[in-house]
Amino acid sequence: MAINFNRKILLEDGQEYYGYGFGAAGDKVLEIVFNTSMVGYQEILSDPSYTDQAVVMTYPLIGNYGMAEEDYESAHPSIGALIVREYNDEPSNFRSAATLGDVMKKCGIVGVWGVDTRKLNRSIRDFGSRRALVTDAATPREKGLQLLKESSLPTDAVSRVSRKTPEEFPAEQARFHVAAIDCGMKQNIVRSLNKRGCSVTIVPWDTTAETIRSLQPDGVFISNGPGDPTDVPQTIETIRQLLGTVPIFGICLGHQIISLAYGARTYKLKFGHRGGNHPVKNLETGKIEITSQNHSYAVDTDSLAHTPLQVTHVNLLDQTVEGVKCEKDRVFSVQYHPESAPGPQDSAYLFDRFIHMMEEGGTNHA
Ligand SMILES: NC(=O)CC[C@H](N)C(=O)O
Repeated sequence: MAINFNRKILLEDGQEYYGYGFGAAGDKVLEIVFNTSMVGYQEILSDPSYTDQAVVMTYPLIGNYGMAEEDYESAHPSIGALIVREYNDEPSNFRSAATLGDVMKKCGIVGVWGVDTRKLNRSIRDFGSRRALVTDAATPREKGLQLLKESSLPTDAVSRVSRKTPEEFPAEQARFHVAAIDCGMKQNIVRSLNKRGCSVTIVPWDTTAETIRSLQPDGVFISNGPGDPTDVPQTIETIRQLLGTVPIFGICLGHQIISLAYGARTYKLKFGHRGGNHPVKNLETGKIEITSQNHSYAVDTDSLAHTPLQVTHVNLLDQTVEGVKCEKDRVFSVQYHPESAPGPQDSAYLFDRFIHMMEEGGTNHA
């Protein structure tokens, strides 16, 4: 250990990675994952899906363009920690209103820089995502390992990041009304819907189907969010009750919840997909989309055989399911992020598909 390192990351298998603290101080037990995006650290920091995760950026220079007021994906960034090679505390960008480190301090997010992120990321790739303790360099290894052994990752992340009361986002020239279930919803999804003439009523993750029906939406959206999709049985049940009564579109956690509602299964990937260049094949058009991704879990292909869902998209790197649909019920969802933020915008057409479904009109109220 070099003498002047003041922080470290201790993995549950005993590996230690040293660096310097930035952002907030304190000890945290988190799940360690990596993200290969070359830009977009502000959107990543403020994406609620990263709650309880320590994200290691593979790109080596982070912080250089600061933080812009318009670029937050949530009002209260809740990522567990950010681990980077080089942190730049002197951003150069006319849009920047604060440094990354200052925002992290304000939001209680710990950071470690100066870390050998190439070695750490290879370890995550080779041995999978693991639990990790972010702590002071001086914390004895045995004590840290004991702490890791005794603590488990929380299962209530969705309830912590979801809004507690409904919130309205009216569109300028509204043509449709969408009820969006907030499991940790990214703001660019709201922007993408507003831009297409959808007024959005965001409702908490545990809102009942009955309450959603009483809003008389033209369509229901179910958002991205943190954790294991099987941790939110109430939301799965809500969606199950809505199936076939109204057009439904889901993204990421929302896609997993829709699949579970139809009786499919989900499982955890070794190290997940997080980055801005994941190739996905649209099986309906044969086209390849370069997509933005951030997930640990995936829908089990075989389990779909017993459901009315059809696979619409696959990941070209590992053939995992990236999209499903049930035409008869007017339900579809994708595992990746058509709202991007950060990432390529090849998949924005999916929002148009949702609009089209609502245009066709009529809710098949049971
Ligand atoms: N971005 C998301 O919605 C992530 C979904 C889920 N928490 C997963 O990791 O698979």
